[in-house]
Amino acid sequence: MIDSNTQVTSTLLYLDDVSVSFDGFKAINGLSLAIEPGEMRAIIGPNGAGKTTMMDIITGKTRPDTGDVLFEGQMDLTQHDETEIAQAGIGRKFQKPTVFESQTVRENLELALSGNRGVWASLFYRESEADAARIEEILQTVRLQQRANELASDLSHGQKQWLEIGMLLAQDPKLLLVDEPVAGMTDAETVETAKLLREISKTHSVIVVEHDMGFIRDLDVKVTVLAEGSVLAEGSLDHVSAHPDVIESYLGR
Ligand SMILES: Nc1ncnc2c1ncn2[C@@H]1O[C@H](COP(=O)(O)OP(=O)(O)OP(=O)(O)O)[C@@H](O)[C@H]1O
Repeated sequence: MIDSNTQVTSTLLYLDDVSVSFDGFKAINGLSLAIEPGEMRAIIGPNGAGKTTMMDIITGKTRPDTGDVLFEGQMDLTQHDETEIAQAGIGRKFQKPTVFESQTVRENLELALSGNRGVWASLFYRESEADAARIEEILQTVRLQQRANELASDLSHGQKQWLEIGMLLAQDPKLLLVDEPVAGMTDAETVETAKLLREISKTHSVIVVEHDMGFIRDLDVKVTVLAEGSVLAEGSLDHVSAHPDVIESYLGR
């Protein structure tokens, strides 16, 4: 239960003692986590730690057995479905890019932007000056200005990931969940992705799940280590890396 003394109202996302079991196995086990407005948080943890399940709970894909999940201090996400949660301002980027390959980069962003307006409005969508300016801004943020008129199928894997981040930005979510963004990227793309997310985090809250420690170091944000479905350690990357439980959980000694 949420303690009435806890300052949850200023917290953007608050998970309190959340648990979920699959066939008797506790994938999430008493997980508590608070993300502040404007914060970018990195989530790390060994395989099977519960990172994806945690994202599934936040986005309404999985309903926890117990615990509270509050968005903006008052919306109980456990009582809403995936569409309602997306509409409330939580956007998710899955590991595998799902851009429209046969459309140009710009068209993909236009689709994402018009998608906000519902089916009927997007059928008759005419791009306003404000929308065009917004698309330029997003193209710049995701490093795709020079590729705007090329087909998405011609982008590299890393650039497709950036385009999908751009499509998420077009929906203007308050909180972005980004799942393993740099998996399969080149080193140069990985470095650029850390920069890009740092820029995005100036105007959005972000949760990033990643295994790549060099990338996590570049993000330079607070890190939460999950293991066996709950928080093992929290703090700077140096702080959590020195934690004996974290060393044991990663290296098994
Ligand atoms: N729908 C499900 N049914 C049964 N077991 C599940 C289900 N979803 C997850 N699990 C189990 O819950 C545990 C946590 O899985 P989860 O995918 O959340 O971990 P993860 O930290 O994202 O791992 P990885 O880093 O490998 O992606 C795993 O043991 C997994 O097998």
